[in-house]
Amino acid sequence: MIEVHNLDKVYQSEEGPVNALEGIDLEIDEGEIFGIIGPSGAGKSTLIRCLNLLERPTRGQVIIDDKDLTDLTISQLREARKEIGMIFQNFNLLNSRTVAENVAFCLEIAGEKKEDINPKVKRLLKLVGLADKADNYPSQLSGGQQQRVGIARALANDPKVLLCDEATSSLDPETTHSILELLQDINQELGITIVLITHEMEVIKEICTQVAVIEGGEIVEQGHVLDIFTTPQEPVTKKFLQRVINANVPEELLSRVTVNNPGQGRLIKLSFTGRSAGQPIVSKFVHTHQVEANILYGNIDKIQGTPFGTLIIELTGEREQVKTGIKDLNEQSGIRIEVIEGAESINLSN
Ligand SMILES: Nc1ncnc2c1ncn2[C@@H]1O[C@H](COP(=O)(O)OP(=O)(O)OP(=O)(O)O)[C@@H](O)[C@H]1O
Repeated sequence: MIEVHNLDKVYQSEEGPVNALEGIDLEIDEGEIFGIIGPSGAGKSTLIRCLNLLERPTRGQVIIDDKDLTDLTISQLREARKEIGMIFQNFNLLNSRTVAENVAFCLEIAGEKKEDINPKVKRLLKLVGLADKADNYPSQLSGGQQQRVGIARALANDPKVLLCDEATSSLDPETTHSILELLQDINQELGITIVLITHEMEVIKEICTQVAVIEGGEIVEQGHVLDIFTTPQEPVTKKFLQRVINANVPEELLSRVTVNNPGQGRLIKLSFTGRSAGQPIVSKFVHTHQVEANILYGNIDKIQGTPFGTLIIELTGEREQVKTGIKDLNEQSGIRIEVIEGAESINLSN
Protein backbone atom coordinates (compact mmCIF):
# COMPACT_ATOMS: atom_id res chain seq x y z
CA MET A 1 0.00 0.00 0.00
CA ILE A 2 2.76 2.44 1.03
CA GLU A 3 6.38 1.95 0.06
CA VAL A 4 9.23 4.27 0.82
CA HIS A 5 12.54 3.52 -0.86
CA ASN A 6 15.90 4.94 0.10
CA LEU A 7 14.46 8.30 1.07
CA ASP A 8 16.71 11.19 2.11
CA LYS A 9 15.70 14.68 3.16
CA VAL A 10 18.28 17.42 3.47
CA TYR A 11 17.13 20.86 4.66
CA GLN A 12 19.18 23.88 3.69
CA SER A 13 19.51 26.13 6.72
CA GLU A 14 21.59 29.24 7.41
CA GLU A 15 24.05 27.07 9.33
CA GLY A 16 24.38 24.69 6.38
CA PRO A 17 22.66 21.48 5.25
CA VAL A 18 20.68 19.42 7.81
CA ASN A 19 20.37 15.70 7.06
CA ALA A 20 16.90 15.15 8.53
CA LEU A 21 16.30 11.71 6.96
CA GLU A 22 18.76 9.21 5.55
CA GLY A 23 18.09 5.99 3.64
CA ILE A 24 14.54 5.44 4.89
CA ASP A 25 12.90 2.22 3.69
CA LEU A 26 9.36 1.38 4.78
CA GLU A 27 6.65 -0.99 3.66
CA ILE A 28 3.18 -0.50 5.07
CA ASP A 29 0.42 -2.96 4.22
CA GLU A 30 -3.15 -2.02 3.43
CA GLY A 31 -5.35 -1.82 6.54
CA GLU A 32 -2.41 -1.53 8.92
CA ILE A 33 -2.09 0.95 11.78
CA PHE A 34 1.60 1.74 11.49
CA GLY A 35 3.35 3.75 14.19
CA ILE A 36 6.60 5.68 13.86
CA ILE A 37 8.19 6.60 17.19
CA GLY A 38 11.34 8.53 17.97
CA PRO A 39 12.79 11.21 20.22
CA SER A 40 12.57 14.93 19.50
CA GLY A 41 14.47 15.90 16.35
CA ALA A 42 14.62 12.30 15.09
CA GLY A 43 12.86 13.19 11.84
CA LYS A 44 9.29 11.98 12.53
CA SER A 45 7.46 15.07 11.25
CA THR A 46 9.72 15.29 8.23
CA LEU A 47 9.04 11.64 7.41
CA ILE A 48 5.25 11.83 7.70
CA ARG A 49 5.21 15.05 5.67
CA CYS A 50 7.29 13.31 2.98
CA LEU A 51 4.57 10.65 2.70
CA ASN A 52 2.18 13.12 1.03
CA LEU A 53 4.96 15.28 -0.34
CA LEU A 54 4.09 18.25 1.87
CA GLU A 55 7.86 18.01 2.20
CA ARG A 56 9.61 16.96 -1.01
CA PRO A 57 12.26 14.29 -0.41
CA THR A 58 15.78 15.14 -1.58
CA ARG A 59 16.15 11.59 -2.88
CA GLY A 60 14.13 8.36 -2.97
CA GLN A 61 10.62 7.24 -3.79
CA VAL A 62 7.24 7.39 -2.04
CA ILE A 63 4.82 4.92 -3.62
CA ILE A 64 1.22 4.97 -2.46
CA ASP A 65 -1.30 2.63 -4.04
CA ASP A 66 1.15 1.88 -6.87
CA LYS A 67 1.70 5.57 -7.70
CA ASP A 68 5.17 7.04 -7.25
CA LEU A 69 4.27 10.46 -5.84
CA THR A 70 7.72 11.85 -6.62
CA ASP A 71 7.05 11.27 -10.33
CA LEU A 72 3.68 13.05 -10.57
CA THR A 73 2.92 16.44 -12.07
CA ILE A 74 1.41 19.08 -9.74
CA SER A 75 -2.15 18.37 -10.90
CA GLN A 76 -1.65 14.59 -10.65
CA LEU A 77 -0.24 15.08 -7.15
CA ARG A 78 -3.26 17.18 -6.15
CA GLU A 79 -5.49 14.34 -7.31
CA ALA A 80 -3.40 11.67 -5.53
CA ARG A 81 -3.49 13.67 -2.28
CA LYS A 82 -7.28 13.27 -2.13
CA GLU A 83 -6.56 9.66 -1.20
CA ILE A 84 -4.33 10.77 1.69
CA GLY A 85 -5.98 12.52 4.64
CA MET A 86 -3.94 14.15 7.37
CA ILE A 87 -4.52 15.29 10.95
CA PHE A 88 -2.25 17.50 13.04
CA GLN A 89 -1.21 18.06 16.65
CA ASN A 90 -2.72 21.56 16.68
CA PHE A 91 -5.78 20.55 14.64
CA ASN A 92 -5.25 23.37 12.03
CA LEU A 93 -8.94 24.32 11.92
CA LEU A 94 -10.30 27.54 10.40
CA ASN A 95 -11.46 29.53 13.43
CA SER A 96 -13.81 31.80 11.48
CA ARG A 97 -15.78 28.82 10.15
CA THR A 98 -18.18 26.59 12.03
CA VAL A 99 -17.49 22.90 12.56
CA ALA A 100 -19.70 21.97 9.59
CA GLU A 101 -18.09 24.65 7.42
CA ASN A 102 -14.61 23.38 8.32
CA VAL A 103 -15.52 19.92 7.09
CA ALA A 104 -17.37 21.29 4.04
CA PHE A 105 -14.34 23.35 3.05
CA CYS A 106 -12.36 20.37 1.66
CA LEU A 107 -15.40 19.19 -0.27
CA GLU A 108 -15.88 22.66 -1.79
CA ILE A 109 -12.22 22.75 -2.81
CA ALA A 110 -12.50 19.28 -4.30
CA GLY A 111 -15.40 20.55 -6.46
CA GLU A 112 -18.05 18.35 -4.84
CA LYS A 113 -21.63 19.24 -5.93
CA LYS A 114 -23.35 21.67 -3.53
CA GLU A 115 -26.31 19.38 -2.87
CA ASP A 116 -23.97 16.51 -1.93
CA ILE A 117 -21.92 18.52 0.55
CA ASN A 118 -24.45 18.93 3.39
CA PRO A 119 -25.47 15.27 3.70
CA LYS A 120 -21.82 14.22 3.55
CA VAL A 121 -20.80 16.69 6.27
CA LYS A 122 -23.66 15.42 8.44
CA ARG A 123 -22.54 11.83 7.94
CA LEU A 124 -18.93 12.64 8.79
CA LEU A 125 -19.84 14.60 11.93
CA LYS A 126 -22.02 11.72 13.08
CA LEU A 127 -19.13 9.31 12.47
CA VAL A 128 -16.81 11.31 14.74
CA GLY A 129 -19.49 11.86 17.41
CA LEU A 130 -20.07 15.59 16.79
CA ALA A 131 -23.53 15.60 15.19
CA ASP A 132 -24.70 18.16 17.76
CA LYS A 133 -21.75 20.56 17.27
CA ALA A 134 -22.18 21.37 13.57
CA ASP A 135 -22.91 25.06 14.19
CA ASN A 136 -20.31 25.64 16.89
CA TYR A 137 -17.01 27.40 16.23
CA PRO A 138 -13.69 25.65 16.98
CA SER A 139 -13.05 27.99 19.94
CA GLN A 140 -16.21 26.61 21.58
CA LEU A 141 -14.88 23.05 21.51
CA SER A 142 -12.50 21.07 23.73
CA GLY A 143 -9.17 19.86 22.30
CA GLY A 144 -10.54 16.36 21.78
CA GLN A 145 -13.61 17.71 19.97
CA GLN A 146 -11.41 19.89 17.76
CA GLN A 147 -9.36 16.85 16.82
CA ARG A 148 -12.60 15.04 15.94
CA VAL A 149 -13.38 17.88 13.52
CA GLY A 150 -9.86 17.44 12.13
CA ILE A 151 -10.56 13.75 11.62
CA ALA A 152 -13.94 14.41 9.93
CA ARG A 153 -12.25 16.90 7.62
CA ALA A 154 -9.44 14.45 6.82
CA LEU A 155 -12.01 11.81 5.86
CA ALA A 156 -14.07 14.13 3.65
CA ASN A 157 -12.53 12.98 0.37
CA ASP A 158 -12.79 9.27 1.24
CA PRO A 159 -9.04 8.73 1.59
CA LYS A 160 -7.38 5.33 1.59
CA VAL A 161 -4.65 6.54 3.92
CA LEU A 162 -4.79 8.71 7.03
CA LEU A 163 -1.58 10.35 8.25
CA CYS A 164 -1.57 11.44 11.90
CA ASP A 165 1.12 13.95 12.91
CA GLU A 166 1.33 13.74 16.73
CA ALA A 167 -2.48 13.77 16.70
CA THR A 168 -2.88 13.20 20.43
CA SER A 169 0.21 14.96 21.81
CA SER A 170 -1.66 18.01 23.07
CA LEU A 171 -4.50 16.00 24.64
CA ASP A 172 -4.92 14.63 28.17
CA PRO A 173 -4.69 10.82 28.62
CA GLU A 174 -8.45 10.23 28.70
CA THR A 175 -9.09 12.29 25.56
CA THR A 176 -6.08 10.64 23.90
CA HIS A 177 -7.67 7.27 24.60
CA SER A 178 -11.00 8.31 23.06
CA ILE A 179 -9.31 9.71 19.92
CA LEU A 180 -7.23 6.53 19.55
CA GLU A 181 -10.43 4.48 19.86
CA LEU A 182 -12.00 6.57 17.12
CA LEU A 183 -8.97 6.04 14.87
CA GLN A 184 -9.15 2.31 15.50
CA ASP A 185 -12.89 2.27 14.61
CA ILE A 186 -12.17 4.20 11.42
CA ASN A 187 -9.41 1.75 10.52
CA GLN A 188 -11.65 -1.25 11.11
CA GLU A 189 -14.92 0.05 9.70
CA LEU A 190 -13.62 1.97 6.70
CA GLY A 191 -10.49 -0.12 6.06
CA ILE A 192 -8.32 3.01 6.01
CA THR A 193 -4.58 2.49 6.42
CA ILE A 194 -3.28 4.70 9.24
CA VAL A 195 0.27 5.97 9.67
CA LEU A 196 0.95 7.87 12.87
CA ILE A 197 3.96 9.50 14.39
CA THR A 198 4.33 9.89 18.12
CA HIS A 199 6.87 10.17 20.92
CA GLU A 200 4.64 8.12 23.24
CA MET A 201 4.99 4.32 23.38
CA GLU A 202 1.51 4.21 25.02
CA VAL A 203 0.01 5.30 21.70
CA ILE A 204 1.91 2.58 19.83
CA LYS A 205 0.87 0.01 22.40
CA GLU A 206 -2.77 1.00 22.28
CA ILE A 207 -3.51 0.87 18.57
CA CYS A 208 -0.57 0.07 16.30
CA THR A 209 0.05 -3.27 14.64
CA GLN A 210 3.53 -2.42 13.33
CA VAL A 211 6.08 0.06 14.58
CA ALA A 212 9.25 1.68 13.26
CA VAL A 213 11.70 3.38 15.61
CA ILE A 214 13.50 6.38 14.17
CA GLU A 215 16.61 8.03 15.59
CA GLY A 216 18.96 10.55 14.02
CA GLY A 217 17.04 10.44 10.74
CA GLU A 218 17.32 6.67 10.33
CA ILE A 219 14.98 3.76 11.04
CA VAL A 220 16.90 1.78 13.65
CA GLU A 221 14.36 -0.94 14.36
CA GLN A 222 10.98 -2.03 13.03
CA GLY A 223 8.57 -4.92 13.30
CA HIS A 224 5.36 -6.21 14.84
CA VAL A 225 4.47 -4.29 18.00
CA LEU A 226 4.40 -7.43 20.14
CA ASP A 227 7.89 -8.46 18.95
CA ILE A 228 9.32 -5.02 19.58
CA PHE A 229 7.78 -4.95 23.07
CA THR A 230 9.14 -8.37 24.01
CA THR A 231 12.52 -8.28 22.28
CA PRO A 232 13.61 -4.69 21.76
CA GLN A 233 17.13 -4.46 20.31
CA GLU A 234 18.13 -0.82 20.30
CA PRO A 235 18.82 1.35 23.39
CA VAL A 236 16.41 4.03 22.14
CA THR A 237 13.60 1.44 21.88
CA LYS A 238 14.37 0.08 25.35
CA LYS A 239 14.25 3.61 26.74
CA PHE A 240 10.81 4.26 25.25
CA LEU A 241 9.58 0.90 26.54
CA GLN A 242 10.75 1.56 30.09
CA ARG A 243 8.16 4.34 30.29
CA VAL A 244 5.27 2.00 29.53
CA ILE A 245 6.42 -1.26 31.00
CA ASN A 246 7.85 0.35 34.11
CA ALA A 247 9.83 -2.73 35.02
CA ASN A 248 12.96 -1.11 36.31
CA VAL A 249 14.12 -2.43 39.63
CA PRO A 250 14.41 0.39 42.14
CA GLU A 251 18.06 1.13 43.04
CA GLU A 252 17.52 0.36 46.72
CA LEU A 253 16.24 -3.15 45.92
CA LEU A 254 19.18 -3.77 43.68
CA SER A 255 21.69 -2.76 46.35
CA ARG A 256 19.88 -4.85 48.97
CA VAL A 257 20.22 -7.92 46.80
CA THR A 258 23.90 -7.40 46.03
CA VAL A 259 24.83 -6.37 49.61
CA ASN A 260 23.01 -9.18 51.37
CA ASN A 261 24.04 -11.89 48.97
CA PRO A 262 27.34 -10.81 47.49
CA GLY A 263 28.03 -12.86 44.39
CA GLN A 264 24.97 -15.05 45.03
CA GLY A 265 21.70 -13.29 44.35
CA ARG A 266 20.84 -12.79 40.74
CA LEU A 267 18.11 -10.62 39.38
CA ILE A 268 16.48 -11.72 36.20
CA LYS A 269 13.74 -10.17 34.16
CA LEU A 270 11.35 -12.54 32.40
CA SER A 271 9.17 -11.34 29.57
CA PHE A 272 6.59 -13.79 28.40
CA THR A 273 3.86 -13.71 25.79
CA GLY A 274 0.84 -15.62 24.63
CA ARG A 275 0.18 -18.98 26.24
CA SER A 276 3.28 -18.81 28.43
CA ALA A 277 1.83 -15.71 30.15
CA GLY A 278 -0.72 -17.95 31.83
CA GLN A 279 1.74 -20.65 32.98
CA PRO A 280 2.96 -21.10 36.57
CA ILE A 281 6.53 -20.46 35.45
CA VAL A 282 8.06 -19.56 38.81
CA SER A 283 6.55 -22.37 40.88
CA LYS A 284 7.56 -24.93 38.24
CA PHE A 285 11.05 -23.47 38.23
CA VAL A 286 11.45 -23.63 42.02
CA HIS A 287 10.10 -27.15 42.01
CA THR A 288 12.58 -28.38 39.44
CA HIS A 289 15.70 -26.54 40.63
CA GLN A 290 17.10 -26.16 44.13
CA VAL A 291 16.84 -22.40 43.89
CA GLU A 292 14.83 -19.83 45.82
CA ALA A 293 12.89 -17.30 43.79
CA ASN A 294 11.75 -14.03 45.27
CA ILE A 295 9.32 -12.07 43.08
CA LEU A 296 10.14 -8.35 43.16
CA TYR A 297 7.88 -7.12 40.40
CA GLY A 298 5.15 -8.60 38.26
CA ASN A 299 2.80 -7.29 35.64
CA ILE A 300 0.53 -8.70 32.95
CA ASP A 301 -0.62 -6.46 30.15
CA LYS A 302 -2.21 -6.94 26.75
CA ILE A 303 -0.78 -5.86 23.42
CA GLN A 304 -2.97 -6.35 20.36
CA GLY A 305 -5.09 -8.75 22.42
CA THR A 306 -2.11 -10.97 23.34
CA PRO A 307 -1.18 -11.27 27.01
CA PHE A 308 2.28 -9.95 27.71
CA GLY A 309 3.87 -10.37 31.14
CA THR A 310 6.94 -9.12 32.92
CA LEU A 311 8.41 -10.57 36.09
CA ILE A 312 11.51 -9.53 37.94
CA ILE A 313 12.79 -12.20 40.30
CA GLU A 314 15.74 -12.59 42.59
CA LEU A 315 17.25 -16.06 42.51
CA THR A 316 19.39 -17.42 45.33
CA GLY A 317 21.00 -20.80 45.72
CA GLU A 318 24.04 -22.76 44.61
CA ARG A 319 25.77 -20.95 41.81
CA GLU A 320 25.63 -23.90 39.38
CA GLN A 321 21.96 -24.59 40.19
CA VAL A 322 21.02 -20.99 39.54
CA LYS A 323 22.96 -20.99 36.30
CA THR A 324 21.37 -24.23 35.06
CA GLY A 325 17.93 -22.98 36.12
CA ILE A 326 18.29 -19.76 34.16
CA LYS A 327 19.47 -21.62 31.09
CA ASP A 328 16.48 -23.99 31.33
CA LEU A 329 14.10 -21.07 31.56
CA ASN A 330 15.76 -19.47 28.58
CA GLU A 331 15.05 -22.53 26.46
CA GLN A 332 11.29 -22.37 27.07
CA SER A 333 9.38 -20.94 24.15
CA GLY A 334 7.61 -17.64 24.61
CA ILE A 335 9.90 -16.60 27.46
CA ARG A 336 12.67 -14.08 27.16
CA ILE A 337 15.24 -13.65 29.90
CA GLU A 338 17.47 -10.77 30.70
CA VAL A 339 19.99 -10.99 33.52
CA ILE A 340 19.78 -7.54 35.02
CA GLU A 341 22.92 -5.53 35.54
CA GLY A 342 24.19 -5.33 39.09
CA ALA A 343 23.90 -9.06 39.60
CA GLU A 344 26.67 -11.35 38.38
CA SER A 345 25.95 -11.74 34.70
CA ILE A 346 25.43 -15.07 33.08
CA ASN A 347 26.11 -15.69 29.43
CA LEU A 348 22.84 -17.08 28.11
CA SER A 349 24.26 -18.01 24.75
CA ASN A 350 26.28 -21.05 25.90
N1 LIG B 1 12.57 23.59 7.80
C1 LIG B 1 13.69 23.12 8.36
N2 LIG B 1 14.89 23.68 8.11
C2 LIG B 1 16.02 23.18 8.65
N3 LIG B 1 16.06 22.12 9.48
C3 LIG B 1 14.89 21.53 9.78
C4 LIG B 1 13.64 21.98 9.25
N4 LIG B 1 12.64 21.20 9.74
C5 LIG B 1 13.23 20.29 10.53
N5 LIG B 1 14.57 20.49 10.57
C6 LIG B 1 15.56 19.66 11.29
O1 LIG B 1 15.42 18.32 10.85
C7 LIG B 1 15.56 17.41 11.94
C8 LIG B 1 14.30 16.55 12.06
O2 LIG B 1 13.22 17.42 12.43
P1 LIG B 1 11.72 16.87 12.64
O3 LIG B 1 10.87 18.04 12.98
O4 LIG B 1 11.34 16.05 11.48
O5 LIG B 1 11.92 15.92 13.92
P2 LIG B 1 10.81 15.32 14.90
O6 LIG B 1 11.24 13.92 15.21
O7 LIG B 1 9.46 15.48 14.30
O8 LIG B 1 10.98 16.23 16.19
P3 LIG B 1 9.85 16.73 17.25
O9 LIG B 1 9.32 15.49 17.94
O10 LIG B 1 10.64 17.61 18.18
O11 LIG B 1 8.81 17.44 16.46
C9 LIG B 1 15.86 18.26 13.16
O12 LIG B 1 17.25 18.32 13.32
C10 LIG B 1 15.31 19.62 12.79
O13 LIG B 1 16.00 20.65 13.47
